[in-house]
Amino acid sequence: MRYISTRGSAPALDFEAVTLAGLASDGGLYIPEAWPRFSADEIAALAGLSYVETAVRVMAPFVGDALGEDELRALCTQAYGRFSHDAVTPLVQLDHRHWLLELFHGPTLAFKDVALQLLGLLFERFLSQRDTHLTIVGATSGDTGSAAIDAVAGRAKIDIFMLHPAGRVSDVQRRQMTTMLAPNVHNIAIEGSFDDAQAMVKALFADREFTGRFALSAVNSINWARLMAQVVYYFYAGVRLGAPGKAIAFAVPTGNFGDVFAGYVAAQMGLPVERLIVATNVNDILHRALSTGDYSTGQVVPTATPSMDIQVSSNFERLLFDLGAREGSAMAAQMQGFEASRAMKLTNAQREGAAKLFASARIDADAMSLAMRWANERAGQILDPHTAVGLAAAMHHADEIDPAVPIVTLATAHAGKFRDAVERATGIRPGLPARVGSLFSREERFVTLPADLNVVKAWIAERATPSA
Ligand SMILES: Cc1ncc(COP(=O)(O)O)c(C=O)c1O
Ligand SMILES: N[C@@H](CCOP(=O)(O)O)C(=O)O
Repeated sequence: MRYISTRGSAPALDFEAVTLAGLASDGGLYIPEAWPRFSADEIAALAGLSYVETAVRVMAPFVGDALGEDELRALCTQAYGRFSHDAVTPLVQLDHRHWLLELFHGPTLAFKDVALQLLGLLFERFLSQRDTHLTIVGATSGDTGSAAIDAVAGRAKIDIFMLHPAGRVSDVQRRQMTTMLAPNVHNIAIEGSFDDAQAMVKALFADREFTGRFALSAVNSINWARLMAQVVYYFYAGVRLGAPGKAIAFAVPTGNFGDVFAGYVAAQMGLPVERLIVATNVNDILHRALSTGDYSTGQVVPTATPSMDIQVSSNFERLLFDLGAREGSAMAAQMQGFEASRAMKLTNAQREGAAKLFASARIDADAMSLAMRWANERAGQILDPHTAVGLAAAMHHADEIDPAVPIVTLATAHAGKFRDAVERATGIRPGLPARVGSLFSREERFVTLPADLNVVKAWIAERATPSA
């Protein structure tokens, strides 16, 4: 499998190189040259397989010959062996239509573990054959950071520098990052928003002098391998609910558009996906883009769903590229226009293409709280606020979807990560599973820096290990 950049001028890479590279050198994102396609029989054959076997079959076409099938299986067995549920991503039924796909049974209690536990092992495997030291630079609104740090802490040949918006992540999210004291872990609280942090990460990847000194890689969903691993659970849930004979709709709480783009990939591979419902909070750029074609940023508003307090959604570029006939130079021009003005209009082809599969909804705090209370009263489920945004969007669109189609909301985090917000909405204070350990008695270590690229760059350069 070859991977090409959405902006058309970076070299095409194979799976190993694309995993280690993260962002393309022309500022674009890597995407497979063509989507692999499963026949109905191949999808039917996934029924009854374990999560690990499903993962091997779904990911094999993307991995190509970078790993043998047995080696891929061994890495998946190790990665998903750390999950606390045998099914890894179990389905829970809420009522006759609505289901939850629980993605939070990994070590750090959010869906990010599904991809990052594997990515940590892929990094280690690929680095074992190279004389290279990897410098991971990432931005987090709370969950990617803890999952990535857990996945790479203490690994030889890797340093991780993780930027989070100071004061805008939950106390559990922050402590999951800052109490990891391995010498290769560096936490930076940025005096700004997640978007500021993400922009700095992308600027470092674009800085020739910096990338000449350090081998940078990404753990955010700009890294293709993140999305590849997330495609698996769409197939895993889909076949359990009747695919390929039956179509499924998915509602996805969305920020950086990675998780829902993985659903789009599953649909391109042949999974019968009836609808992908993009659920945003009041930071609603994606809802505006999908419903009106207007992709323009505003101020980021802090909400009870901090992991979705994002305006600039990295993976939207992958969708626009795929819907816009995959023309790299046109995509580069469109994105450069957006980067200059912080606004762009979707083309007709992009709007019409998106409308075939996507619906969207903007969910405010009241609708989120209502969904939380409904799930608790109706099905005894305590939802995290992000999942509740997803469920509220699922309910908003349910009447437009054939009643025979099950609607699956992706449950992206454990409620215990957002205890204060859940308590405010429902009066119930969720506990934390024992596997997170003594989070509140451990020492924290992080530095606070201004949202100034030069300051952040200098701080990282002083501590990072040159590539070779
Ligand atoms: C709990 C939770 N839900 C939803 C999202 C949004 O996912 P994505 O950025 O892939 O759209 C995030 C952050 O990414 C998250 O941490
Ligand atoms: N919500 C995310 C933001 C980063 O998203 P990613 O999927 O691109 O890593 C977080 O929790 O950090």
